[in-house]
Amino acid sequence: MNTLNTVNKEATTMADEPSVPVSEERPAETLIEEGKTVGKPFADDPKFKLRNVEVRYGDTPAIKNISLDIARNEVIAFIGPSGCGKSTFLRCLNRMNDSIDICSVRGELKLDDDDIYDPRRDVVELRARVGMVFQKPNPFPKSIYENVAYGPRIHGLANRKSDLDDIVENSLRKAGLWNEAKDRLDATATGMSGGQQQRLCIARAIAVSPEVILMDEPCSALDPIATAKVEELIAEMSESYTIVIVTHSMQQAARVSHRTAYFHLGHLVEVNETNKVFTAPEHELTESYITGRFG
Ligand SMILES: Nc1ncnc2c1ncn2[C@@H]1O[C@H](COP(=O)(O)OP(=O)(O)OP(=O)(O)O)[C@@H](O)[C@H]1O
Repeated sequence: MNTLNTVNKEATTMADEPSVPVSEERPAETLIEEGKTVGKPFADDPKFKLRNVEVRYGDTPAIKNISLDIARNEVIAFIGPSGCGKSTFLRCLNRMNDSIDICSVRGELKLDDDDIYDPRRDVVELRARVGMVFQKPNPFPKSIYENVAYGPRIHGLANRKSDLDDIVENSLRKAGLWNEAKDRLDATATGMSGGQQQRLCIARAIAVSPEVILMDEPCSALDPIATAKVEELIAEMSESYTIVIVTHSMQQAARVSHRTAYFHLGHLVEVNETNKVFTAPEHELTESYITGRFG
């Protein structure tokens, strides 16, 4: 994985070099070939197999013919300019878009060999397998214990109180929150700091034994210290889970991810090893974005 310094150094070097600007004469659209992603969008043993995915809000396309594999136990970062479709695509992975009436999703979307959009699929069970952490920490207005215990209870994961206690403790430990929370498990979660609340939300996701954790800008509301803790956690969690993270911070993508996917105007332009994306991007648009020419 990259370091912050490497990214800054490379970005500075590349910005200084003459290169074809993405300008009015060369609008970004003309540099994109629909359905074509440069780099390495596919994997040998994918956790997610996503083919020809299209998403519309009403008649307006937001995701245009994207195909991508997400490998088992990889951390993949989605980056790109505001409005390019990162969150929309992320939300397809556990059908969070279902709650938006005007949103329609087409294409083949598979988790292992299961069709995510099979109308017979139990969406609650899907979201236990594919958990989500949002931009703004959103604990329930209940105790710390109840926030973590809620999911395992409704999914029937614990028969006895002692089993539930164990799940709560293990989840808080994995989220790096046990030491701060163990003496105040009955205290209300909303009294915690923003960073603690976000780690509690991660503990809540972990508590139902997910296979995948989706993170939509999980650090954007956090200070640098709380951000560093969540990033450390992502590195630890990647041993057990597949993680997909949307981030506006290229430094964060470089620090936490194995592969980076660059989105532009609803297209998936490039996917490559993170180090390659930030030091030797293959596509002109990726280069323009990481060197700060737009975004
Ligand atoms: N609920 C919605 N209804 C209608 N259009 C939407 C909705 N959500 C997103 N869009 C549109 O879909 C496109 C992609 O939005 P999306 O939020 O997925 O992009 P993004 O890359 O995650 O943006 P950002 O980085 O600003 O969060 C945008 O044009 C946006 O306006």
